[in-house]
Amino acid sequence: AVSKARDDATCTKTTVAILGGGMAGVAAAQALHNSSIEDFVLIEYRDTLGGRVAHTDFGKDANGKPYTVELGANWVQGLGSPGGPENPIWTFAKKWHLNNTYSNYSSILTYDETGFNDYASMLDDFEDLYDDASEQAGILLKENLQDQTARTGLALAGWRPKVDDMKAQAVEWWEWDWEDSYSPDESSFIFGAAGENLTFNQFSDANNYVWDQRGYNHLIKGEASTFLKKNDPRLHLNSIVTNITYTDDGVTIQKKDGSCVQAAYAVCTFSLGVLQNSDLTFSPKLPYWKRTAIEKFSMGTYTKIFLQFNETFWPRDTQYFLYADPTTRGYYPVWQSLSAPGFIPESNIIFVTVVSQEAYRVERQSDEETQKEVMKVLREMYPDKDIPEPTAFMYPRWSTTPWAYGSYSNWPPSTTLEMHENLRANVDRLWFAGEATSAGYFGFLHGAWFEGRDAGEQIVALLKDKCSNVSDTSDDCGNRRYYEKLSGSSPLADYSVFDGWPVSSFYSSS
Ligand SMILES: Cc1cc2nc3c(=O)[nH]c(=O)nc-3n(C[C@H](O)[C@H](O)[C@H](O)COP(=O)(O)OP(=O)(O)OC[C@H]3O[C@@H](n4cnc5c(N)ncnc54)[C@H](O)[C@@H]3O)c2cc1C
Repeated sequence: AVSKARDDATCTKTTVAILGGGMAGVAAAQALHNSSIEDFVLIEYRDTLGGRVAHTDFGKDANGKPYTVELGANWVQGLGSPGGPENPIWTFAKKWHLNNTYSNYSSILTYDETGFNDYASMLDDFEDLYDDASEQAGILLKENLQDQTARTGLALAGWRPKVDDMKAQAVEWWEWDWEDSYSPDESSFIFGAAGENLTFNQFSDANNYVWDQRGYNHLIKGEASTFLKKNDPRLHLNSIVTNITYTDDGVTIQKKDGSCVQAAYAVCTFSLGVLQNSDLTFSPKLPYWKRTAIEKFSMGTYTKIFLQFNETFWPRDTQYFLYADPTTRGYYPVWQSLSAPGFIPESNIIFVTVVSQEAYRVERQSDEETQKEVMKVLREMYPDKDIPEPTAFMYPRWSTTPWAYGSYSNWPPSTTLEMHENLRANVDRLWFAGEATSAGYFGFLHGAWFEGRDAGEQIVALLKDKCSNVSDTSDDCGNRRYYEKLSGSSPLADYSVFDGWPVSSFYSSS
């Protein structure tokens, strides 16, 4: 069946098929172009490039013109420091003159169900202890010690919020969940800390918020326009990939509309969420080690809920508002004002973010149900104001969006680099790239860019018959390293009475 598919005369033939037109796909195509490999196609589900860097119209200004708000990526995270490396996304943001403003995380007011309540000093408490925790995580990495949950790491450093201390829970949410879109209990200690360190200590600790009215993905479209002509036949928009057939001499891509593409190599940049879903099939089925890696890592959901009012009734000079709900952790916790100076003054837009279980819950609800909950919280935060209903209200449903199935990936507790190498490794001529395949920058847009470029360059090396330096075994030139089996730390012989394991664990249920 494989060779039949490959001999299908109706398939478009190409050297490299790039699957997905987000940051990674565009970076992969650019890497090919930079090495004068122009025989590629870029296949994208939607009618536009950009992927999870996606915006939409929202509300309207005084002239009735809608504003642009970002549904997906919003910040350039980690910019660069003099003499040090620069985040490539920051380089592009400058090149394409994207409007952006420094996010001042100290510009924050804290609230609970009674209104303003100053517990901002707890933010400093967390940050002091986090520094110690991060150092410990570094020791675990350096000495090859077992990973823990971030919860364990934080507790050992002295951060032990009581389950009913909702202010501490809100502070922790702001400091951890807001970035990882998972709680410390659900996150790797080593790789949570390492990821934070690599981005914010390597580039810079600044997060710049992009509010450009052309949309953040203007930079992705801009980069694509440097090598794709207008109506370039190599760009297949509105093309849904349903099956990928891979062998050691080529890849055939089946599209939903019945057409197909046959390529010598392919790079799949679909999100981890798409890989974890069954809309897309692989022939043959991906090997067990690959499927294990795909199921091992977590796909988070980060949902921004936008509201526009006819006035800015919240403090005008503050960027952030943190709300501690009395019973539910992560219940509409972080509010951001777009009316703040340097953003879109007079827009009267504020938005609130939820993640993980709260995001799934909200995404299952109707707009009306969610609006009711959100308005109740706002009225608790500002009991002295007479707050009208919003003039516009909107939020995306990332968890069920079929071309993303979530927002960005996270490393769960007890992860190893080897597990991740299996996510990143190619299978025959099929390569993988994207935010989730980045070991150091997973979750970030720059991670997607680095990974797209890497996969593109490695395929270039293979096409030019040069061994790229990705493998140290000469008989496996050019392939990425993977592990057929990953071992645990306790061989069966250790399961004895001396190890607190007095009986066999292999009882049959029958
Ligand atoms: C809500 C949210 C907030 C974020 N905030 C930030 C932030 O502030 N800063 C930051 O750096 N990063 C942020 N990110 C992460 C960032 O957006 C991603 O890391 C990055 O955009 C991923 O790029 P990618 O190319 O790996 O994947 P994608 O952008 O997902 O690109 C993959 C492409 O494949 C296409 N595709 C999927 N399935 C198919 C199919 N079957 N057939 C054809 N095409 C298909 C998709 O349409 C998509 O265009 C955020 C993401 C989200 C969702």
